[in-house]
Amino acid sequence: MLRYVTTNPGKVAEALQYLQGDVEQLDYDYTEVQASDLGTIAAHGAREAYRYADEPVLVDDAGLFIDGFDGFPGPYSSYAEDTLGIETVYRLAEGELDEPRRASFRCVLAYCDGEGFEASPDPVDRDDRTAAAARGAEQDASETRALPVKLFEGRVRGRLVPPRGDGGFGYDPIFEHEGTTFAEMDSEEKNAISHRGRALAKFGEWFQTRTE
Ligand SMILES: O=c1nc[nH]c2c1ncn2[C@H]1C[C@H](O)[C@@H](COP(=O)(O)OP(=O)(O)OP(=O)(O)O)O1
Repeated sequence: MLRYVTTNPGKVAEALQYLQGDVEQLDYDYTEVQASDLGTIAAHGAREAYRYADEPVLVDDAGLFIDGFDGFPGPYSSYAEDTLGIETVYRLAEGELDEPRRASFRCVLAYCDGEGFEASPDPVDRDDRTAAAARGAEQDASETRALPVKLFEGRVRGRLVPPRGDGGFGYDPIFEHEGTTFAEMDSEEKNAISHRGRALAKFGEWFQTRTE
């Protein structure tokens, strides 16, 4: 049984609708390492979640990247949502940036089942490596390190607008794609074009060849 690891019910609704079949949520709050890219965070999370669950796991790390803010809040999207709230994030963009206030959603899915396959290289950039070394993270159990993880990424571009719509979750009301905010779409419409839908499509294709 594949476990979709997240504490976020909004993600679950979309992922389970997309994947169907043998997949269930695992409501497990893995350690989010501090890193500037989603892949590093998701890969660490998948190894930790696999060790916890001892079943194949899929971890979803996602965020909103605002072009004019050099990608902020990015990996810190959840923190910015909890502290500022999405309306304040929108108002900051409105106050600082000219239209169109371009942004993208990105999602990285990390799969781990403890077995060997051609894993994605860890997307550790120089800054992360320096930061990790400073924290003494090399000791980060070599056993955990060795677990192969496969990454799948999806992105969607759009622009920031005053909140509209009451579907979806998170930043959906302020993210407009081709004239419609994500909160004005149902989950099927959103999955067809979203960062998560795209990452799930890549994962599904790969997973199928793996289980055939
Ligand atoms: O499709 C989306 N539509 C709207 N907002 C979204 C979406 N995808 C990610 N987001 C936002 C929500 C949250 O502020 C952050 C994810 O943060 P992220 O750490 O990946 O997830 P989380 O803390 O909500 O749950 P968990 O780590 O248990 O999966 O980006």
